Amino acid sequence: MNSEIIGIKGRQLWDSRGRPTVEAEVVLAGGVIGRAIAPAGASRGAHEAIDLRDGGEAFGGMGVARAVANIVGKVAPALVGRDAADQAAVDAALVALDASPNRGEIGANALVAVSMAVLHAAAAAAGEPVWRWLSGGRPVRIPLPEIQIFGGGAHAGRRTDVQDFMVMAPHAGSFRRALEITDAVYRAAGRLMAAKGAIAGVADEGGWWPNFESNEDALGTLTKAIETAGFRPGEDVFISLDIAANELGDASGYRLALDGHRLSGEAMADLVVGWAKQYPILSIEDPAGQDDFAAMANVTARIGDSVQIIGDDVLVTNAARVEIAAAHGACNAALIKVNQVGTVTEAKAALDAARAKGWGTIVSARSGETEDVTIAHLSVGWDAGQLKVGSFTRSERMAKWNEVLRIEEAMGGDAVFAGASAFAAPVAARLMT
Ligand SMILES: O=C(O)[C@@H](CO)OP(=O)(O)O
Ligand SMILES: [Mg+2]
Repeated sequence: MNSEIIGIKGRQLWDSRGRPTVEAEVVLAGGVIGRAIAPAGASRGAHEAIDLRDGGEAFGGMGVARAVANIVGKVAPALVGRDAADQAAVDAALVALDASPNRGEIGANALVAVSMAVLHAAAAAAGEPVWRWLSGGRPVRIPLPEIQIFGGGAHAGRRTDVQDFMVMAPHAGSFRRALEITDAVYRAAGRLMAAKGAIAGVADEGGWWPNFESNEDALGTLTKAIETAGFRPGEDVFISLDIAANELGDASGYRLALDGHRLSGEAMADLVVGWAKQYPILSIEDPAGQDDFAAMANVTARIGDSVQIIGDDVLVTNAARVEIAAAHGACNAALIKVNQVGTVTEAKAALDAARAKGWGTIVSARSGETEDVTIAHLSVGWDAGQLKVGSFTRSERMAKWNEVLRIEEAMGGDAVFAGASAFAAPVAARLMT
């Protein structure tokens, strides 16, 4: 069998924040090699799988060396002899290795690197690009990108409360055009910042460093940047926010450092709904904390028929939490990050659960990334409809955007840009009118 796993290696590499991370390399009997690198988040939900990582964040700094040792000492013996083409069986074997509730024994970074490396190896053995291998020949769409213009929150020393100020161009018609539009908005935003003497470099994902007086100042500047780039805010180009409210508090209260406010869950929901009414906002991620289903549901009930409400920290790419959130009416879209759960198969299960609810699905990078482009292929091959990678101007981000451009080119005339179809039905309907 060509796709039989005959060896697995692990090694320590470095991510875009200059922090250690894990690479796995899977060798198959037919001679092909699959390789993948684990990303790492900064704003993380408490229900996420845990990385073994240096820097004291988890397990007292025992770190990446232990994750690498686990790949060699525990994962390789369990997977050698298995068929890489059977991703579900490989991932089940990986999951069986770690009895801890949060994957902290083997380490989510070790698991995700191996799981994705197996995927790459299987596709290579089949002689197919990963996206096509995943699609199994079914028609898939090129995702609508959401791209960061200002980076705040945990990615910019908490300079703004809101973490990601992004834009989306659902009517762009192609991925290539969506990037051109976003580039123009990014440059225009930079010029506006420069004009008011507020340029101070970029944040972790490449968005401009957010030198703003208030969250509203940032929202107003972004709206103006869309306009000065020559587009109609709320028609051609929309704002997408990741509030990452988990970093601001929980159901017992939210503290907005920038605005000096302390807000209840209800007041937090009022604030976000107010923004959605005042600014050309199409999508809002994590408007409330990871367990504040009441505030999430409050926002979704009031504006979810016209605005995408994404669960990230609240769902943590976990199919069971998608069910809980859906029972609360907490959101109408799910962010999908493989390393939040550990394996490719489990991430796909979360995506399928969200899709079964009629939700939108967004494959997402982490704030700590590398040259690994697996998520570009997942977003296309799973027909997710949307892709979130961060900004322009940093190569760990551009690597993903550029990979989707290659895929779009390879599809030629068959390429279908997801555009408005990427959203839950009521939100898509808003865009069609
Ligand atoms: O919150 C998020 O969606 C991501 C990407 O912006 O950030 P992090 O990887 O730090 O969790
Ligand atoms: Mg998020």
